[in-house]
Amino acid sequence: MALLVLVRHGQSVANLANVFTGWLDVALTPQGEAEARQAGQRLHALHFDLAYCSTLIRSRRTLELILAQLHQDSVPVVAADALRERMYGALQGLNKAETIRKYGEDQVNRWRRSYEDAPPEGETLHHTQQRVFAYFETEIGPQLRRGKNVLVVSHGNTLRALRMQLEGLSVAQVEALEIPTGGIRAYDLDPDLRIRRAWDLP
Ligand SMILES: O=C(O)[C@H](O)COP(=O)(O)O
Repeated sequence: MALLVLVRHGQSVANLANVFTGWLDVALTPQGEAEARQAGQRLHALHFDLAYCSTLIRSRRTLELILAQLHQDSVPVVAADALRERMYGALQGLNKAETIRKYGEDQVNRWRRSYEDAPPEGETLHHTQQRVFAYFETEIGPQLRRGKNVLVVSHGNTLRALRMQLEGLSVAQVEALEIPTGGIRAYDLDPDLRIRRAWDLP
């Protein structure tokens, strides 16, 4: 039996300012740091063998705070470019509310949530999914098959894409899926990586 836990990073300064972030490398806010520590408290009964984060500081810092809270600072950590947020292209750095005023809610909603529509010069969720899942299959999956407990701290859209693949969600389901900052999803997996149980940690 292996445990896989997916956590979205805590609130960043760009989340607070309601700015499209993508690959911008922004820090956590004090609230985001608190959300990371709380995530550690919510995970208190669990022991991890290995942890992954993206190479963006909001993900790395969230993982660091979780492991410190768990007194599991010696867990090996791998930071991977493949786990970075969806690249938001020309939208990166723009305020979301102003972008809605300029282009309309329907267009902005398609850019944010559609599976196949790319933001200008950015990645579709489908492309994000291909790079995230390729990494999952080659790097994370083999650890889970060996029965390791794995913690992954990543981003809103990478986790939506990964959850779609793992849970077999439809396009309509992934387009409606919202993951809050600090949100935690856990899976109990069999050796073939089939889900025996999936749950959100309160
Ligand atoms: O990159 C961002 O702006 C956020 O991490 C996710 O934003 P979204 O909810 O607009 O996709």
